[in-house]
Amino acid sequence: MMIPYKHEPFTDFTSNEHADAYQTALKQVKEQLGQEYPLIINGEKVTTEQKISSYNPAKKSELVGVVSKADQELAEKAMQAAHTAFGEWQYTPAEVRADILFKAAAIIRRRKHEFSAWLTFEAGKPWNEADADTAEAIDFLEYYGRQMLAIKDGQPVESRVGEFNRYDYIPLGVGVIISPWNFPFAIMAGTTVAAVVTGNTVLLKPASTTPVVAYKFIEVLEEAGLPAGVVNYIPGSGAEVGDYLVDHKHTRFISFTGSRDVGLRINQRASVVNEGQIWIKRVIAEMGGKDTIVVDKEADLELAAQSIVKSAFGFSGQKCSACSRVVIVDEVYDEVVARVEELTKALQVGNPEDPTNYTGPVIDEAAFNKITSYIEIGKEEGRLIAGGTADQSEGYFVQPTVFADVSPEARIMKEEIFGPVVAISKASNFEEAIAIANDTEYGLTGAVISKNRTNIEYARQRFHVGNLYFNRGCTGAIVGYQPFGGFNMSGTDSKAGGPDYLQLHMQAKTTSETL
Ligand SMILES: NC(=O)c1ccc[n+]([C@@H]2O[C@H](COP(=O)([O-])OP(=O)(O)OC[C@H]3O[C@@H](n4cnc5c(N)ncnc54)[C@H](O)[C@@H]3O)[C@@H](O)[C@H]2O)c1
Ligand SMILES: N[C@@H](CCC=O)C(=O)O
Repeated sequence: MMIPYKHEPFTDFTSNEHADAYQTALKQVKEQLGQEYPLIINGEKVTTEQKISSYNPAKKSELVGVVSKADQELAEKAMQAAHTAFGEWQYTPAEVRADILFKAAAIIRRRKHEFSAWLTFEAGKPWNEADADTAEAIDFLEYYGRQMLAIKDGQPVESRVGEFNRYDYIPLGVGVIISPWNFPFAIMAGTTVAAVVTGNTVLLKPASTTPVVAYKFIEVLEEAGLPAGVVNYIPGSGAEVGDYLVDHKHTRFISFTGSRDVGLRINQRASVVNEGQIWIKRVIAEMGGKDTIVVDKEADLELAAQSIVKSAFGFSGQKCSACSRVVIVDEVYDEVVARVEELTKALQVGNPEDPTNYTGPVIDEAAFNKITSYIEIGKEEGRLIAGGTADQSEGYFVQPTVFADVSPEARIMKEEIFGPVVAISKASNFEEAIAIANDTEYGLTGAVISKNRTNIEYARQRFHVGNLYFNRGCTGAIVGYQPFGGFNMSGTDSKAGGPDYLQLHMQAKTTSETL
């Protein structure tokens, strides 16, 4: 019998045994850096002249890997492969599809630190962040496998005497999976396997900064028994390959995770019916955030400060869920700000291979430039109380930065920075704090630190975000526990890791037989 789903536990790196195992994995992966990886189309390795080079953001000169780069011709080949593979895969029993996910989860679990070490090198993730990313990838495999088994016979419907009615879910067709670099394992793997376990075939276009870990995952799927053509691995330029595939007449759905602007572009292009296309394309788009922690006057203020700092600076604030705005009620404002300043100044920045560094690099030069330009804007808009400096001589390092006394209308309170920068505003009361928190076009995560039950219930109804947390930080949703997705410009609220997610990759079919 299948054991019930439970999330993969995080590794306790205070144990010498686990810390030693991670050091060993780092050493092993370091020896493999700089290798070349092909595209995988219809199970075949395809090497191209054009390449994508993936560098360690903590050590700019360190080549993590060189990956072949798909152009439109190869994207077309991959599309044909996925289209053909769909013919068989859609009828492969759900149990067989789910078993491949369970097998893949087992393989990754056995190689857990190795995968996390790749994330440390390729995405600049500190140990605990890399470990959480790998754990989440395992969770998606285990959870979606079980969800598929739960819905494989559809949903019950009524039948009258003399008829037999059924309501089943069938797959959609070929999907294009476009994933971001910030959860290069969990989101890439989760969005891919949700599509595949439901009977679809896919083209996976990972982010160009983190293609190596995606290749490693494709190897696992192959080892787990996934037939050729079901997942085709085609890293490439978003503008060239991305647009081509989004527009393609055979594309039935697009599962995108990334920025607001790219998500809107995909949504718009997907709405155009191209020649030969016989369906309305479905778009799953999970986009950006401008996420707020609200601190009430009746609150555990130490918990508030700890939650702010962890949510703002974990993985250098490069999470769609990261706390980039804080709103504190007047009476406790000075005390919380002072403690946030103290905690932030104590954070150690540096190469995440060294576990004493809490904050690693940001992903690349473009991110470094964007974040540092927002820091300059912040100096005009608020009172800099911590950080404010950056150094890209060796890697892309930005000091955790806090601006206090920021107007709710300021740009750093409105625009997604996607780096270790947090802006703090003061509110005269709790209702005003929630109104400020809601005054954004995004609606992804939020948290309220309060001991006041009336205020908690007020926020539960009025704080308009897809993931709302009480008395904790606003990052770290767990698959199957806190289904994840946001409102408004944060996307289509698909709720990854939730009970309705798989159905987004399927269509319901009613059959009625007269007996
Ligand atoms: N809501 C969520 O669940 C979630 C999760 C992670 C990240 N994000 C968001 O993602 C962003 C950071 O990730 P990013 O920098 O990789 O985002 P991005 O939008 O720049 O890129 C995401 C993916 O889209 C591809 N792409 C770029 N242009 C394209 C085009 N024209 N057509 C098709 N694909 C194209 C990229 O190559 C990449 O694979 C942030 O805004 C963050 O908030 C959201
Ligand atoms: N699911 C992650 C965020 C994913 C986006 O970057 C969290 O809940 O922190």
